[in-house]
Amino acid sequence: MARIVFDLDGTLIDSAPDIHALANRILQGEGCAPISMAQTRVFIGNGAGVFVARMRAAAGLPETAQTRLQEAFVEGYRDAVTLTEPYAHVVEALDRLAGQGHALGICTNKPLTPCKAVLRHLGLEARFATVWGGDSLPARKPDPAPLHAAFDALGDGPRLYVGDSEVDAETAQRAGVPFLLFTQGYRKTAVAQIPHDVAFDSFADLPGQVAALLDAAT
Ligand SMILES: O=C(O)COP(=O)(O)O
Ligand SMILES: [Mg+2]
Repeated sequence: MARIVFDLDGTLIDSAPDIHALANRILQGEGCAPISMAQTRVFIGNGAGVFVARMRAAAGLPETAQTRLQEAFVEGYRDAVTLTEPYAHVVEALDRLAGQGHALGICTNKPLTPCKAVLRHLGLEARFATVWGGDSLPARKPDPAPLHAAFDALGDGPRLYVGDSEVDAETAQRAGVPFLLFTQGYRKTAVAQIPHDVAFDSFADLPGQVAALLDAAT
């Protein structure tokens, strides 16, 4: 039985439509042109503050607006759940892995409040024994501290990290943990350029990939 920790945005859930809508509501209030869905996906992954900084720069707003924009973003973020869905086969994969006795957790750069809000909205909260957000500790991914904390909270057993981005790959490397890359999320570079132990296109394949990786390690 292993400890399996998941990233959230772009890995378990496609949250870009909600983040896109929230960003453009804020930008509209500023009298700015909207950002595209493609830009939104690129801006996600380093936490809310970095997302807002990238959004602000794209809109041509000054750095002095950062705090005000970030407050508006954080304020709206916990309700940004209605357009978000789990990727196909995520729920079955989680059920299957939990049924096999694996301990499941989350390590995301999304702040903890909107992270828990979207998990609750999707009925997924109870599936994870531990959840670490971008503001749970002073350091966030790619610092390995929150990933270590997530594994520590799950007890013993081999460790696996599942994510979609360059940030997740670096976090796994720095933590010394095998990395499973979901290829359909918000990565910015080619799969071959992102260090990974396994790459998978569909969560229908994840339980099999986990079993193979654990078998190979024993
Ligand atoms: O950048 C964010 O806020 C969240 O991104 P993550 O869930 O992929 O870590
Ligand atoms: Mg992600």
